[in-house]
Amino acid sequence: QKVQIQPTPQIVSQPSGHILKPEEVRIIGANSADKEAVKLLKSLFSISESKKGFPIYLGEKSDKAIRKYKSQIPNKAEGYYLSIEKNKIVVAGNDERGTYYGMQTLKQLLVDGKLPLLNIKDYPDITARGVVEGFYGTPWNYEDRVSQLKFYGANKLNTYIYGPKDDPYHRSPNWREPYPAKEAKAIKELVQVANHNHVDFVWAIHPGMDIKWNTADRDAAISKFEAMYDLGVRAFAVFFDDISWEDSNAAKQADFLNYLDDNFVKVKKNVLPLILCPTEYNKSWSKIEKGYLPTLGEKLNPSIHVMWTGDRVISDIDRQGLEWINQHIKRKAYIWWNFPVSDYVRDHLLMGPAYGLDTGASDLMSGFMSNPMEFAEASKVAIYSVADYAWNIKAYQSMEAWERALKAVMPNNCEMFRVFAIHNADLGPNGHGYRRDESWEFKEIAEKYLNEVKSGKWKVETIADVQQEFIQMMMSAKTLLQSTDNPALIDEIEPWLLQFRLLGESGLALTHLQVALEKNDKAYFKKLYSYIKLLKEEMFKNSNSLNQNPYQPGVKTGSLVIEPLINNALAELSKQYAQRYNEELPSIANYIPHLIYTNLNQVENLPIRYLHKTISISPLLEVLKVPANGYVGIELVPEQTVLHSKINMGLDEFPEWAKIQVSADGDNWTDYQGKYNGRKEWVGGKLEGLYRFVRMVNTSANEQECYLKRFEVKIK
Ligand SMILES: CC(=O)N[C@H]1CNC[C@@H](O)[C@@H](O)[C@@H]1O
Ligand SMILES: [Ca+2]
Repeated sequence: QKVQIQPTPQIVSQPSGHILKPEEVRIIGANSADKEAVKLLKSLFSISESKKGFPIYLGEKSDKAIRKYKSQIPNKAEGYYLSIEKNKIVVAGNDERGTYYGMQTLKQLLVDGKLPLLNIKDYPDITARGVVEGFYGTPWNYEDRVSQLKFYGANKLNTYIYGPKDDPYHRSPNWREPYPAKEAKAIKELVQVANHNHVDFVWAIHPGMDIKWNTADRDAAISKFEAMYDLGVRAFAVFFDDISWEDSNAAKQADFLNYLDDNFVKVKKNVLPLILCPTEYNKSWSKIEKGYLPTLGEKLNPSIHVMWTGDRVISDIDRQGLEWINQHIKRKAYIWWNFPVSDYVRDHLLMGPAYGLDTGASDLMSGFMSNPMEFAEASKVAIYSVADYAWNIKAYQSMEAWERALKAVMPNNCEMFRVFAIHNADLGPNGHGYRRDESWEFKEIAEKYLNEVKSGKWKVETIADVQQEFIQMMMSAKTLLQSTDNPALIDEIEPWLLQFRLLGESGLALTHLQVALEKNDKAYFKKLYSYIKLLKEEMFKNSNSLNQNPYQPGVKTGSLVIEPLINNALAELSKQYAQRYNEELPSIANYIPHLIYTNLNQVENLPIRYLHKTISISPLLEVLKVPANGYVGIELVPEQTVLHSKINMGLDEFPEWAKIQVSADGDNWTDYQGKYNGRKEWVGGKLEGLYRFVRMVNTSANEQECYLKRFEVKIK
């Protein structure tokens, strides 16, 4: 039988039987082996003081105890040789971390008091593997981070980069200031937890919003690094992402990094190589002829890593893209993979497989970090898969890893968790145009069902299939809401579980509309219809009371297949009702007629929200580049009376290159008079007459930049 080890090892022999877990073991090499490995071993077996215990040889290739097995150990960083034999076990690391990982594997193989007889030669493909806590939104809390670090140790991830955008001591305004005592203590403890799990704790600084290229700020960075060093931090990063392009001077950034490298990292000796996140961190933003990336490639000290998100901000990672970037930065890219981060689609959870990763790219990356969701436990599904990919790239199978990830995160309810995860994977329309598959096992039934509803010739077995999916959604939500094997996870996803249950329930009620038509029972149809209306009202209430963030508030679930199926079938069945009984029912399928109005491809996919007569554009986190005559706004369908508008471009005063304009026909534009409200927001009042378009346009002759933090129009 094949043993299952996470991450998938490089070389495993076929098991030849098994042994029972030894009653008592004797550790040979306990005094010279990696401390954490010894601790882990002692947690798994009872140790006999006398000579008679079952021998376990533990240590690194330089240790005497392991000398006999040295030639078996892969000559690779963090590699190990593990052999489980009838009369001994050998756990031999190429280095301390390798021994620790060998023990993690041994722990996984000890199942039901038995151990398979086999040997393994294993090592990671990518040197740095882990997570960059680099999202906008509520930073993870202390407990989240402790749980993450333990999870990384168990999954052979060796790097955690601390860089939460909304930590004021990481970014603005306090990157120069030391942490207050409480936060400093927490970081000090987290570094210790990281060390116990063989995870490198990398502290990132994000000075780009207001750095000055002078000695004061250069030394401010050094003294902040010194303060973090005193807390135990031995690895550092500098992020220059999402800043205005004026400060994205590659030569200045390179000088700044080299200065930190020469005057801090190299001086300290026991500090890992610096990591830079460049301003031009994806291919779609780079203009090689302008020289930003080549300058970094030329000037940056060779030991400094350069992060990269791929061909776009949110992007698949493939060989071709990696070869492209590596040639310009003259080193192997250190990947910042923006998945499962959801800070640009905060009403969605990304619980699906981690795919779009090239299994032929193991020689082209120096690091692979996942940028996760603000929901730490929920992110573990994707992080588990990333651990499998980064350790053994050629063997990676995203779907298979996903199945194991679900079990790892929800061991006692993984089938119910799978029902939830498979229907909560896509992001919905978003500014990055990045989508994920969802409900892929139900799509065919959904299609068949809708066609039968439309034709009016439905089959019982199709209805049964659909009812089974809907009732499983309800079972999944209820079971998970009452589960106890991962309360932190349930806490995070509760809003989506509540919504998921209601969606399943509305689907089930929908199928009974067909029963009502079959029985020609008009009254029953109407009762069901108003019941579905009640369910939708409760979902609407959830979406306007739960997960209320300023970007994409609300709770979306099953948005790719399930929700549209229910809305389309509902519209169809109420049409059939109207035809049969010559009576229109009020429409309850929720959709938004208003549209985004822009000629900028960076924002053409941004979704529009409509709530309480306010139409708004889903905000963009990154810098928006607006060429001459570029515009972004809202198209009101049909034209409306505008009561007031609010636009936040993230600038201290209203830029002279911009104009806010309205139009009824898209050709004739009139200026929309407004003023700044002192919170970087332009506000405009009530307009006489009906308008279809409200836009911000760059009336200057040059490309400009701003942010798109808010763009909303309130109508009558
Ligand atoms: C390098 C990078 O992606 N930076 C930003 C901007 N791009 C993606 C966003 O969703 C953020 O999470 C992220 O921190
Ligand atoms: Ca040793």
